[in-house]
Amino acid sequence: MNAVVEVSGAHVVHRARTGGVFTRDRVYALTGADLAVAPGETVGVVGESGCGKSTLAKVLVGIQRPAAGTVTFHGRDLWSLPPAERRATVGASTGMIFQDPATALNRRLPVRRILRDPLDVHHHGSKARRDERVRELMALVGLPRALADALPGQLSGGQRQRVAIARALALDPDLVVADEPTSALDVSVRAQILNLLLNLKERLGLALVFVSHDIQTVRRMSDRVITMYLGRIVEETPADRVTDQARHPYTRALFSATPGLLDPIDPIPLTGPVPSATRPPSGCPFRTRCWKADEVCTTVMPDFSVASRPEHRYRCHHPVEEDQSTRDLVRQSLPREP
Ligand SMILES: Nc1ncnc2c1ncn2[C@@H]1O[C@H](COP(=O)(O)OP(=O)(O)OP(=O)(O)O)[C@@H](O)[C@H]1O
Repeated sequence: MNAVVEVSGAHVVHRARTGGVFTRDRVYALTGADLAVAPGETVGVVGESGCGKSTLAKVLVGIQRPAAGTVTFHGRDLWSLPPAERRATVGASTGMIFQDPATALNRRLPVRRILRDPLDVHHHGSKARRDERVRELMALVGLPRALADALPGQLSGGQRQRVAIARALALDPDLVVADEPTSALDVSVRAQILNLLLNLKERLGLALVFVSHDIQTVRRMSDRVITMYLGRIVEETPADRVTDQARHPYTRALFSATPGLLDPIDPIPLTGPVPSATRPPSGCPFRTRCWKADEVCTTVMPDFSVASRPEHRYRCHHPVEEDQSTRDLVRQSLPREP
């Protein structure tokens, strides 16, 4: 694959904080992540809160430097480039859309300046061309020209997210990473923003990485779904198989809990909370909540195995059979009588 971006063996470790104060503990936010994104594809990233989705997103767009591993843009190793070249490479190739446009946009700047900013920083064409580009960008995301002088505070949530999308597209990137782009919006405008993203992706041929808690939306929007658990990528599944052919028990559990199935089932119950990212369990990180876990899961971290389709990979010692129904799994996973 001629990837737009490729992350290989990436680790991100933070100092842990308690009540805003740093402690001696380490948070293993991302461990050994490998991911390549092809031109034009949509990759969805799912997993419970704190599993490292945003960290992976930041690594993909060069905001977060991994402590180990590489990030390659069109074959160039990002973190071995001189800083100016790195910034230019990231600026020209990627755009990021954050969860809350109210905090992601500078509230003192009018829309026109917010959109001009990346063009000025990266010396994009003449001044006249930059003005023209601002007008193009506003049209691209469906913002009326009359809003060019409005401040973010004078816009609706949906309009603000349109500004954030336009800013991410300013330098004509080939990769856009959207981290929960609709979760801060009213339900009524979520679909509009998702449709806009899909529409722009098609028109501009973008690769899109889409991080969300909204499992159904991820399944609908993506070509491929990445499941994360406690800082690790545990499965990569073609989106059309993720609901009922995923091999990792955790992916099946996540997708069993989605509303809107034609024939709804009770979700697979997961016992207990997600373990702390400062003290991940030995062996497979999911084993403390997995109904299939045994001795080997306690000691050995499973390598990736390939399913019947080569683009489907999972890390599990006791994978679910591809043809096993999720309904059947619900029965198996129910706690046994003592
Ligand atoms: N700057 C930081 N300093 C310390 N710990 C951090 C920092 N950023 C993230 N973490 C921790 O790293 C882990 C992964 O965080 P991350 O934000 O990537 O998860 P997430 O899956 O995006 O969560 P959510 O869905 O809640 O946004 C979490 O345990 C989080 O508390």
